[in-house]
Amino acid sequence: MLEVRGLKAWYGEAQALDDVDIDVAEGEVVTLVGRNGAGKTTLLRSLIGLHRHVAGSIRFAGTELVGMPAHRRARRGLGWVQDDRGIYASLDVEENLLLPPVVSDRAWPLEKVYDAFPVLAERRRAAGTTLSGGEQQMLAIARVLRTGARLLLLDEPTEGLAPVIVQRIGEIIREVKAAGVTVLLIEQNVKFAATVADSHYLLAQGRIVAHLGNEEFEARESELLEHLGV
Ligand SMILES: Nc1ncnc2c1ncn2[C@@H]1O[C@H](COP(=O)(O)OP(=O)(O)OP(=O)(O)O)[C@@H](O)[C@H]1O
Repeated sequence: MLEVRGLKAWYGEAQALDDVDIDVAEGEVVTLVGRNGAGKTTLLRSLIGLHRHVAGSIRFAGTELVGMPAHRRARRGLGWVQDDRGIYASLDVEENLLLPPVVSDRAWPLEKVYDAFPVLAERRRAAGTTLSGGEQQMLAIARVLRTGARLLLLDEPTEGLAPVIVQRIGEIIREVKAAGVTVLLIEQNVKFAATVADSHYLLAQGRIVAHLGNEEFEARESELLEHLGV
């Protein structure tokens, strides 16, 4: 579904990504793991079209994305869940959910969203920012599913959340996968990544240094923690 080939990215003269190749098949959950500054956010922003100083190829469902503006990539089904969650304080939960335009016939109707996230149904009239961090993360994910996105791009969804909420986010990602949505997720939490993903790309200094299936990733967890500092 997503094929990245020879992707390079720059900030001015400084190169942040070099020759990145990534494949994500339909229905898979794939993580991108690496320490601070490795280039994870740059890669995600390059995929969604917010970072435009790039070279190489990003094919999504057969279409080349490089050169295409971000809003058109969103309409093709790239669903970005922002790391700051992007919840509007002045809108309630339901208004936040209904804000982005529907992009495809895979769009989740509100009833389906509320079935999957009962806590959002309970709090449908609550102002966005009165939600806890975990609830805001759920709202951000639910909002993208409601648009009908085919590929969910998550930027550190567990950052700053309590362990019990991290567990819930893991369940949500597994539910999203079961619903047939493909997921690419940036994650620094190696233990969490191993509970949700089929495979993992390790990024160091702007390059992919390994692509591991989840079994190997789990087996090498302590080594990865030590060498990657993640
Ligand atoms: N706006 C910017 N201007 C210049 N250099 C930048 C900018 N943003 C990131 N960089 C550089 O690009 C490289 C990759 O940064 P990036 O933010 O993609 O890493 P990351 O893996 O997402 O790290 P983090 O987990 O800290 O967000 C780093 O060397 C960083 O200093």
